[in-house]
Amino acid sequence: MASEQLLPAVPRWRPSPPREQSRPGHAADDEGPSDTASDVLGGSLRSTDGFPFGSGSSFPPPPFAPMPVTLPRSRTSSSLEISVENGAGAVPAVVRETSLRRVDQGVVLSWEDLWVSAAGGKAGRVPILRGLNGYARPGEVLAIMGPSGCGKSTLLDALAGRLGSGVSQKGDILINGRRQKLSYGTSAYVTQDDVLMTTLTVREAVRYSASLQLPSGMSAAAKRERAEETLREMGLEGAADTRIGGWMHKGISGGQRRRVSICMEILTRPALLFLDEPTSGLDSAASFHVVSRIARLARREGMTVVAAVHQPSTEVYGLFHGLCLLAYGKTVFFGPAAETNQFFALSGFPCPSLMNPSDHFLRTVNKDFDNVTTSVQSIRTLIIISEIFLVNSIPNHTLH
Ligand SMILES: Nc1ncnc2c1ncn2[C@@H]1O[C@H](COP(=O)(O)OP(=O)(O)OP(=O)(O)O)[C@@H](O)[C@H]1O
Repeated sequence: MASEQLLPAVPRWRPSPPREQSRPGHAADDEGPSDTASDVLGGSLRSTDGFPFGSGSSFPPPPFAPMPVTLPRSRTSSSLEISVENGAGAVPAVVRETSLRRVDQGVVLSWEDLWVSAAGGKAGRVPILRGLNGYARPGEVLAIMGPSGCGKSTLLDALAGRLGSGVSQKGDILINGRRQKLSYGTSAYVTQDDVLMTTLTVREAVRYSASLQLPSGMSAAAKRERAEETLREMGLEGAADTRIGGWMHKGISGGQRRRVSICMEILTRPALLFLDEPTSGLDSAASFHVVSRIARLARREGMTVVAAVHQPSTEVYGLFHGLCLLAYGKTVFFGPAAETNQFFALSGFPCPSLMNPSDHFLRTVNKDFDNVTTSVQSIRTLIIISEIFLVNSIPNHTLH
């Protein structure tokens, strides 16, 4: 089908012109390699220590203002069908409705030239993320994927302002195009581990959390109603009166536990939701259930969702709007998830027939598979082609 005509306009990352490679007092080799791919990416260094959710003292938070990007507005009834190609033709079509809310009231999160490094190594610092660019938009789910150790969690933590001590960050992370702190309740982070009270029922746990998290000015009845509404959104009505349980007493399933954890974090209706491995430990059916609920919520609430995901099934992959594919701390692909197949095919790595596309992407960029030399070379090639691909695509939209 002519999915391009139906797709909402997705602004593609347009890299800024390369800036100076280093600043006085900043050794370039402290932060990243000077290999071919890095040169092509124009990895420049700009210190924004303490930013974005840190001190903010040198950048007083301006008022929340939407960025000048073109977004689909107030479409309430239309729906989109997007198919994921796997080389053998289109595989399960995924219905993606547009947001029921005005998505321009949400949060556009963007990052530019983001570097993260940790203490260690000969130079004193080991680079983890190397000059990443990207964005996440309201009403959409952006998946961060890549082989183990490529920096998915680090990127998620950097965007959420949760980097630990000993890890430093440089580059811009912008909220609606500006450097500003997120106010309380604007963002939420669901960790990989479900930390839940095993003796409570699902309803009790969510109500308890609502009474603690929701504003004191909200009536008890309104808080209860919010808890019930959130349980329904996550499809937990059937399990509401089941004890959560633990290793001693069997309770709800793993997928339900994940959804309870997500419930707790979305009670405040955050504009920005970070999810670390929302499907870890779940089978493909449970994974699909969890991610489809999240995608539906994102659409309905105009929420911006960023999720680090390990190895999604074809069906789960089809629920993502955007993909940020990393390897060795660099962006290999950033753009609409539905276009990744085309990108890999154009780059000389077509997805074999009947293969799960995300398996193919990960296999292609994973040095642990096959011949290491070939793989490293293919990643370099992909990074270089990625830059050319992005520069030449949809030049009408930029984030600045
Ligand atoms: N605080 C830290 N200090 C030193 N190295 C770190 C730190 N945090 C992360 N790293 C390193 O950075 C790299 C990326 O880690 P990260 O956890 O972001 O990867 P990941 O893609 O999420 O991996 P996985 O899929 O296995 O969870 C790893 O090599 C890790 O050891």
